[in-house]
Amino acid sequence: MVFIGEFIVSTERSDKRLIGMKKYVINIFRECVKSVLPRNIIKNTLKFDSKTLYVKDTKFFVPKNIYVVGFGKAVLEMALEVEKVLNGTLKKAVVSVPFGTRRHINHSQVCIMEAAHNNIPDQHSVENTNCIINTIKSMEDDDILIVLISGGGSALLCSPTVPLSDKIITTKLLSSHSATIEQLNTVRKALSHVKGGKLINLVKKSTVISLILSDIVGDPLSAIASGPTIPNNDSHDLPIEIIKHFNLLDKIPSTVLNALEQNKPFNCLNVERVHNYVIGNNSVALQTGIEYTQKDYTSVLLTKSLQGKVALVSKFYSNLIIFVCHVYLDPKNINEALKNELILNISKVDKEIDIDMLTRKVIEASSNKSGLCILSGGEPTVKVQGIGLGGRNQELALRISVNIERHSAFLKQFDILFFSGGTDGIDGPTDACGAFAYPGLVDTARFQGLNPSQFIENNDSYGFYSLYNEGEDLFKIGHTGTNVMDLHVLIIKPN
Ligand SMILES: Nc1ncnc2c1ncn2[C@@H]1O[C@H](COP(=O)(O)OP(=O)(O)OP(=O)(O)O)[C@@H](O)[C@H]1O
Ligand SMILES: O=C(O)[C@H](O)CO
Repeated sequence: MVFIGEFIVSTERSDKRLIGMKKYVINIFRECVKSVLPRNIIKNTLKFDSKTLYVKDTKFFVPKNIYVVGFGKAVLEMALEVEKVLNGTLKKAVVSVPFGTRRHINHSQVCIMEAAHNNIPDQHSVENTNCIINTIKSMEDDDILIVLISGGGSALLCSPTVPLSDKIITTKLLSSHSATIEQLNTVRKALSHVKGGKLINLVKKSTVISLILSDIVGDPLSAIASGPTIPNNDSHDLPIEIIKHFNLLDKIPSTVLNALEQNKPFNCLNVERVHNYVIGNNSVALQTGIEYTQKDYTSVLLTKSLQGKVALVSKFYSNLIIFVCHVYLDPKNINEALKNELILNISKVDKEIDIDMLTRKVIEASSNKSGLCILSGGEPTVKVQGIGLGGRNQELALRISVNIERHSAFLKQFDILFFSGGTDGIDGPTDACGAFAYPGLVDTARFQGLNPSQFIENNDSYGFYSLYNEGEDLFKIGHTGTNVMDLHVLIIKPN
């Protein structure tokens, strides 16, 4: 970058501070992800002692063999750790994982099957599912089945009751109409031989232990990977109601409509044999972040349930930044107009955010002259309308940068950095995990001939960040092997 006169010095200094903050933020993110790495979680959850398997505080007697099946972005690492814990007593393990996650592993009998590019089920998903079904059917009474489940599982465990291509059309239509993951998975369950608890009935008499890594806000068991081991309580007409709600009756393939119209409740047998455990989620990751940052900052765990459109979430964050800076500078005179605007924006993205708690924390930081580190989690959505490449994390960061630009003179009194990243390491169909936002980004972008608003309009946040400062603000980490939604880190400190 070339700047002139005075500006060179101050920019270089603030660049250095910014670089330091970016490194710190990435360390926070890495620590959070580490705490939900499948290996660490399994290690803390599962113990084995000759004929006894301990899951958290529950004991299971193991009279015969233990089998493992798994599906999801994180289950390979889960399976490998289970194999280690079982210390040579694992009979068989088969897992269905996304393309690109297989690697060579010495001395392991875990059978790794790949499928589903970009989270879309394919013929490989169906074949992998058949292999999982056959493994379960080959089990004898008194064997134990451990089912490993994580986000992305819906596309990796797929046994459709309609032609696969019709099911894909249906899920794509629902996604592009901003259906929630619960709505989407309610429809998927009604079109499947294995989702919505149906996997349970394939198991003859064995005990089933499901270890679940949650990637949905609030950990709704029957929605995570479409709940193959959880009895489905959706009413039989809910799936077709969802299709009607999105006005999709005339776009959905007739095979799917017929199946949904004839949908009947499914009766899971012997549910008392099935034990479902959520062993990791977004909260665990956020709590680790709080522990990591509290020696350096006044840390705030704002929420673990941020949802809604990225455009609204970015407005919320922009208001939040302005509000926090005002309270910090003048804690005795809370600006009610700003507070009310923030409350309005909170109501659109996450009703659980406690603005009074936040205000108290900002006042505390202001009186201690410390910086604030605000951590949140959740999973906002983007309705993709442009033809660009991006992901919800990158688009969120870019939108925040644009929104705060008009306040840049006021915000100069602070060093501010926001980061949004997917804990699975992959944001949308890109190779990036997330991106940074900060005041001044838009100005610098214009100087480099880039117009951020145009990139946003085209849903091309990846295109933007790849060009901006030669990709410096894109964070790439690759598949992390875990998946507990997104993490947001916001640092605000007086300079
Ligand atoms: N060009 C784009 N710009 C912004 N967001 C995009 C773009 N293309 C896709 N997305 C978003 O990426 C998300 C899909 O990514 P992905 O398939 O990795 O889903 P996920 O929710 O991360 O996975 P999982 O359901 O397994 O947790 C959707 O929210 C979609 O709106
Ligand atoms: O696989 C799925 O259905 C999603 O990742 C939600 O768990």
